[in-house]
Amino acid sequence: MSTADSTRPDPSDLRPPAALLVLEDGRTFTGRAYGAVGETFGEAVFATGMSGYQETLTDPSYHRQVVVATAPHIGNTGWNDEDDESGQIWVAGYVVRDAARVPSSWRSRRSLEAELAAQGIVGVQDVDTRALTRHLRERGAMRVGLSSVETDPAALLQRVQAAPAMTGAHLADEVTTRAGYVVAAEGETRHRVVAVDLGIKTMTPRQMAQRGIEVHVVPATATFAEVAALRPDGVFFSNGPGDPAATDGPVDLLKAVLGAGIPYFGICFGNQIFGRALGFGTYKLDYGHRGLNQPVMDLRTRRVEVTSHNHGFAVDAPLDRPTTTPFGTATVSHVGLNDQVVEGLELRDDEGRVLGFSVQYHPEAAAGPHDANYLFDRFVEVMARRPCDGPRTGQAQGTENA
Ligand SMILES: NC(=O)CC[C@H](N)C(=O)O
Repeated sequence: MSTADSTRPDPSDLRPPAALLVLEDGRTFTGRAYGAVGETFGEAVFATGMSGYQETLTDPSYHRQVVVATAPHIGNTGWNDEDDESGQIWVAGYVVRDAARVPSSWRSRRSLEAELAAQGIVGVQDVDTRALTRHLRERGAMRVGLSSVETDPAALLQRVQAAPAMTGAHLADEVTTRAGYVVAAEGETRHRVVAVDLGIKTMTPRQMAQRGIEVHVVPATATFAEVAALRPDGVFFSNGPGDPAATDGPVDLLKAVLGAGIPYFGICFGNQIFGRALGFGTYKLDYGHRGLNQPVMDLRTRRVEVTSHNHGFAVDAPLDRPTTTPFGTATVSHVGLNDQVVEGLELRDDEGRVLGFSVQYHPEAAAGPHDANYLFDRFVEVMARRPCDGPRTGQAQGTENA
């Protein structure tokens, strides 16, 4: 073949621009632009799911985080119109090893790269994600900068070190819905739940609706008066981004809910806020849990579930004994078997009835295994056993329903 064909572009010109990845400790990786060309900063975290990247990227809990996919080949199934967990991609950046050139799925509407570019999400491909993940495992999650416009790592490092850290970040107000909305129950309406949106995923109200729950989703800034005015049978707090220790408003709201004897269920951030309302502290894990195959034991049944995780913080509560709280007796109900991290809490009143419970992992399973779906059924059972039929005037009702 002639090499003098001047109409054929040099293949190297077709490659995406070179890109830099600089961690806050100075470790630098190189790759090529993926998605939008530009620059972004966030907390570098790795996610080990072999599938489910669309759900991960659209999970509001990843706001301000740059996600590193440990699965080496990303984008195979493209981007579809069904799997979004919110109205947009929330990750601050995306890092992959080998991006699929040609997506293949009957549901795919466009490529992952096209969607990243359309939503202005800066990514890097061709990164040695195995070395990067090992580094984060050893040194912990840390700030990172991705850039396909900067060529000087030292200059990028300066900007990484000036970027805000995740510890102390209050982010729920940045992702929550501006206005409340209702997800109707499928079939007969059995219960009404107020779901406080700290970064809620689409699958969560859907799981409740499938069980006959009418879900009133309200902003993270909702007051107890607003919640009580909806006369809920139960209150739910969602997953969400940021440091639970910096998220005070929802803790006060939850204390009022528990004080009024309204049944409670929380997922992930909702577990951490529950922990704080019960008087426990929270702390940052070294590199967190993000993946679809994390083993968790239900300490009451000794049954092990394989579960979906996405958390960087955890509740500090004793595993071996109950704790007396102003609302009843709290126990750790679930524990992670990889590292003994608290993965669930349960609160019983003085008569031994469950008033509230929560898990640190994701029973809504989007993406993930369905082992923990039973927790939505448990919420229905708790509400059925604790009917909240008293008038809700916007004032705490004491312990009338306890
Ligand atoms: N998925 C979540 O709700 C995450 C909770 C919290 N932002 C954490 O990182 O631990």
